[in-house]
Amino acid sequence: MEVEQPVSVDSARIEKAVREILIAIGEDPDRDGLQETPARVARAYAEQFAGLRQSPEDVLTTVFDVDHDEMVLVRDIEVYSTCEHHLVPFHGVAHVGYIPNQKGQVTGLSKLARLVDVYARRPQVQERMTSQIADALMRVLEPRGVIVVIECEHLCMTMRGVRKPGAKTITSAVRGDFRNSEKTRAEAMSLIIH
Ligand SMILES: Nc1nc2c(ncn2[C@@H]2O[C@H](COP(=O)(O)OP(=O)(O)OP(=O)(O)O)[C@@H](O)[C@H]2O)c(=O)[nH]1
Ligand SMILES: [Zn+2]
Repeated sequence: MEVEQPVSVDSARIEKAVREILIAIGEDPDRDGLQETPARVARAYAEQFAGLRQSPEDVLTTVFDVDHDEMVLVRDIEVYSTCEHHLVPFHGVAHVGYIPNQKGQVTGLSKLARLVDVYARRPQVQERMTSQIADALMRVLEPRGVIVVIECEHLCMTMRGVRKPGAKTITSAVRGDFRNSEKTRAEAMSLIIH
């Protein structure tokens, strides 16, 4: 079911809720340093969760024909997302590659990084973010295949809970030629892991 998307975040509601959280943890929301915090959090959340109000079509705008129907891969795209379980950040890098269709239709390189942000700027789990990026690229660009590999450190695993700094979670999603051909997948992986 398609969830209706808000035009923007409800800042007043966030501010009220953050004030409540500050009281609940035993802080004084009216002390000097905290007075502006609920409003700051509302502004931060508007940015951090902006992807909820964006679709892949909003960013994969430029599609042009070039005489190239082999692999295009953008490696080491920085990712900042928010773990939907604890609302703390997870961050790392994404590698996004595709093989253009026979018409040689490619998108602007920056658009791949923008696509990552559309899905990163939401409450997320890494696995879902990885497949959403792959599926969106398949749908909009209709390439022969897509590979997405994401490596992140989850602050919910490092600053709290199990406390394992340095642990990296690696997820991948392969579609089309990358799924069907071990050779194609291996070629992409050799470019990603170097
Ligand atoms: N699969 C997956 N798990 C995640 C992701 N981000 C956080 N988690 C995990 O979500 C789980 C939530 O577990 P719970 O037992 O419900 O919550 P918790 O008591 O706070 O768990 P701990 O983190 O182990 O203290 C934890 O194991 C987290 O490490 C993610 O992107 N993907
Ligand atoms: Zn978490």
